[in-house]
Amino acid sequence: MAIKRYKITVVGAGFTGATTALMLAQKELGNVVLLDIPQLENPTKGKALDMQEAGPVQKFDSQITGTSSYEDAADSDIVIITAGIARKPGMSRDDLVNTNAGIVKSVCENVKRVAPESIVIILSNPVDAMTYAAYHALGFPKNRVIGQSGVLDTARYCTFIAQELNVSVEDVRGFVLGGHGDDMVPLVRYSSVGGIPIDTLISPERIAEIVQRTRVGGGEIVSLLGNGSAYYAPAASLVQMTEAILKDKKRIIPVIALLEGEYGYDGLFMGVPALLGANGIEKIFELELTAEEKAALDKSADSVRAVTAAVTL
Ligand SMILES: NC(=O)C1=CN([C@@H]2O[C@H](COP(=O)(O)OP(=O)(O)OC[C@H]3O[C@@H](n4cnc5c(N)ncnc54)[C@H](O)[C@@H]3O)[C@@H](O)[C@H]2O)C=CC1
Ligand SMILES: O=C([O-])CC(=O)C(=O)O
Repeated sequence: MAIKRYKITVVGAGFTGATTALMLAQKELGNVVLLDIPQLENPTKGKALDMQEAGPVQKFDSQITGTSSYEDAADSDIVIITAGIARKPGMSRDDLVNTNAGIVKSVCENVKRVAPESIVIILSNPVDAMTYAAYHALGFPKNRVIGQSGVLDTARYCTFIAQELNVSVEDVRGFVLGGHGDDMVPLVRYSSVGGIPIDTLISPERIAEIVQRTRVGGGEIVSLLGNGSAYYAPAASLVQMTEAILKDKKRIIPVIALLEGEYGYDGLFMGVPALLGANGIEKIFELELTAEEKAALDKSADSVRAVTAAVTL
């Protein structure tokens, strides 16, 4: 019986890509290929070797390869795309659309060639529109093209709730729907702590502040860092999605998916709760929304539609 390790390629060996590669290896989810542009081949090899040398200390046997050659990514099971530029203070994610669409499309043409059966997870921003660009460049079925936003946005939201109540993050449950922008929709009605609805524990004013802080959570980190954007929590989010797929865990987590009528949107890539398993997105869940929640989601969808329209296929 031939048992093989999974192969996970991370395209873009910058802050999020390198952090993701290390976290994947630490969890021994598979062998990792870290890929960046030819001009950065040596630094990419250097990062991979440095991580590999953490293996004896941290006790992982995943192999980490640094490269600029897509041949090394051949037959990857999962490809994670973090390639592209990050925003700086004063910029919105949407300002990155033209540059990153070009990068994501060229990456996807290579991925399609060397790893046609892979499941692809996109991080590059503006991520809803980049997932759309990737879907068209790849030509893969919709279940195998997934964007990351909701795990991160929900993680921020849950962090703030746990801090507010001084309780374990493990007991906080929540959902953030919609686009990965400042009008994303944290769903207070579906949020709880140890099963207790948060609106019975936190005042409406404080909940409103937590919701707003979540919406601009990426910007808060951008302002603090001064020269780039968040990468630890984004990397952790990518790893959770990868683990759900490779272990066929059937987790229900918010991801960016192609909507074909769900929530009343057609042809739009946006964050919704989905079941993630061995086939990627195996199901999309349509939650009952109040008129107010639906109006907030419509607003977010309008923003996603506008930035997606700026992508030339
Ligand atoms: N969706 C989300 O929740 C999040 C999205 N992001 C986005 O992820 C992207 C990456 O962020 P960071 O890692 O912080 O940026 P970074 O600048 O540290 O790394 C990006 C890397 O991509 C590489 N790259 C550029 N063009 C490439 C190509 N054609 N092929 C391969 N590699 C290429 C660069 O050389 C660089 O090493 C940004 O667009 C950022 O906005 C970041 C955090 C969260
Ligand atoms: O804010 C950014 O530009 C990066 C990102 O998407 C996030 O951290 O949510």
